[in-house]
Amino acid sequence: MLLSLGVSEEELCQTPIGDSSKVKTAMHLNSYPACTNPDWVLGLPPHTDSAYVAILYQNGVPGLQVLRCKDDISPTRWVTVPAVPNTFVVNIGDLLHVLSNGRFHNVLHRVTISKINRLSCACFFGPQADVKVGPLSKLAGLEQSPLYRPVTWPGLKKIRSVLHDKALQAIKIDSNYIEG
Ligand SMILES: O=C(O)CCC(=O)C(=O)O
Ligand SMILES: [Fe+2]
Repeated sequence: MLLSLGVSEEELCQTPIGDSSKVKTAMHLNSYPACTNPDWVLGLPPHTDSAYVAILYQNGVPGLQVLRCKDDISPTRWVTVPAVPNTFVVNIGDLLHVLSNGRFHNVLHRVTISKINRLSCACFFGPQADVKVGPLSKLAGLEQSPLYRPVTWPGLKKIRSVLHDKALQAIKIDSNYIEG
C-alpha cells in the first residue's frame, strides 16, 4: 500500500513497518449471539482500530458496517460490508493513517447484530511497544508538512482511552494536547 504512494522498497525497509521484527500482533475473537430485537442494540459501538491494519475473518454472517462520508449521491451513512465466504476484510487503522500522513484514512466501523449467531476474528498488526510511529518523511515532504507527532502504540491507546475518536486530533502537530 505504501509502495503505491511512491515510497521505495528501500525506504520502506528503514521504517518500522518494513522490519518484521518490529511488528507486533494482537487478536480479537468476537462472538455476537443471536438477538430477538437486533435493532435495539449494537454488537460493537463505532470505533477505529488503533493498529496499522486489522485483517478480519467473518463466519459468513454480515454485521460489520463502515461509515461512508457524504457524497453527491447520499448523505453520510453506515454501509454493511458483505460477508463473502473465504475472504478477509482489511481495515485501515490509526497508525497507518499517521504513517501515511493521512493519505490512507482510518475507517470508522461498528457491528450490528441479527437473529443469527455471528463470529469474527480480527488480527491487528502494529509496532513493538517502544517504536514511535510518525508520518513517513517521503510522504511528509515538500508538498505536505507532517500532520502528526510520532506516537507509540501504547501511547496512542492511552490517548484513545481518554479521547476516544478524537485521539488523532490530539496528536496533530498544531494541537496543544499534552499527554498525561
Ligand atoms: O466483528 C467485526 O466484524 C469487527 C470486529 C472489530 O471491529 C474489532 O474487533 O475491532
Ligand atoms: Fe474494530
